[in-house]
Amino acid sequence: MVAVSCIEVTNLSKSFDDGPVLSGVDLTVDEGEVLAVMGPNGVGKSVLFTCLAGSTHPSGGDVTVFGADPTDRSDTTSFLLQDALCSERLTGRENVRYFERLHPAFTDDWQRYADRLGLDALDKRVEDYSGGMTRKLELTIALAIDVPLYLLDEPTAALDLSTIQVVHQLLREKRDAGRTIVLSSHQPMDADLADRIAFVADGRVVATGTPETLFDDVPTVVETRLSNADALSELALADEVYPADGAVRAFLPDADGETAPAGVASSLPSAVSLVDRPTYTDLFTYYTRVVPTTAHDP
Ligand SMILES: Nc1ncnc2c1ncn2[C@@H]1O[C@H](COP(=O)(O)OP(=O)(O)OP(=O)(O)O)[C@@H](O)[C@H]1O
Repeated sequence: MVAVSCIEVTNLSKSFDDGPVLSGVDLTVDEGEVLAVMGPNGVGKSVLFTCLAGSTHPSGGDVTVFGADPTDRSDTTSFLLQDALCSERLTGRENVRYFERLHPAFTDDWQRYADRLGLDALDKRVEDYSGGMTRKLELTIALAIDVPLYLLDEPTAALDLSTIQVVHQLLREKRDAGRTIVLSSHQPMDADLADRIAFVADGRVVATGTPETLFDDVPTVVETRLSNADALSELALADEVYPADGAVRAFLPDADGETAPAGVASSLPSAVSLVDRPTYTDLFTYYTRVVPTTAHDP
């Protein structure tokens, strides 16, 4: 089946008074996929989402959503952005009623979403909600709007692990119904939901791919005890030595950038061992700290 794109971002840049945040972002999102945008704190993920939502005007480049300028796309797009969706002075139910009146695509499904997410304090003011309760209300509202595209900036932040699983189930149901979902996250669990991940670093998208292909392109990982970190410094690709699971790790600079040369284990210093399979920490570190500093383009 030929993929049809619903978001096209070309050479997008965004600067504020204190300098550029995004520069040269290229990104395509296909209809019906779940794309997870991941990257370090402060790298510009939320700024990118507001450009996709049309609420921030880019300094340069092009963004189209379903072939048009993203401004005023309430007919196609539901947002959960970092600037609060809900009014703190209103109760949860009053916020729901507000969006019900405001948004032509708002559906009665909100009650089902509130139930599934375990949101049971609808008659309390939002200013008295916990962070997780507020996120559940925002998700209830964002998902109750029945549109082709959902832009969800950190939808699972502040949620407990069981609720994250419920959110994943709800988002899978949306995808199965043909909807497109773009979410940002710091949670490895959210990467499991994604059809593709886009890593943002250095103000641009440095890698995109399915979780499988991105994992396949991670070079060989080695580790040692913290007290022995110097032994890794001499081997490390791009001098990157990073903490992981109580040890320190590094990537080996392989000849072809993909697989460890045969017999590499026997040539390692005695306190350094090969890691069988990279974890999400390795994946994240590779794409956000090593790839931007090397010519290697996965
Ligand atoms: N309106 C604004 N005016 C000036 N600077 C801004 C504005 N909005 C964002 N920034 C800056 O842009 C940079 C990127 O912020 P952004 O919130 O997009 O990061 P992020 O990748 O979403 O971070 P996190 O993972 O911590 O949520 C930060 O340095 C932030 O201070």
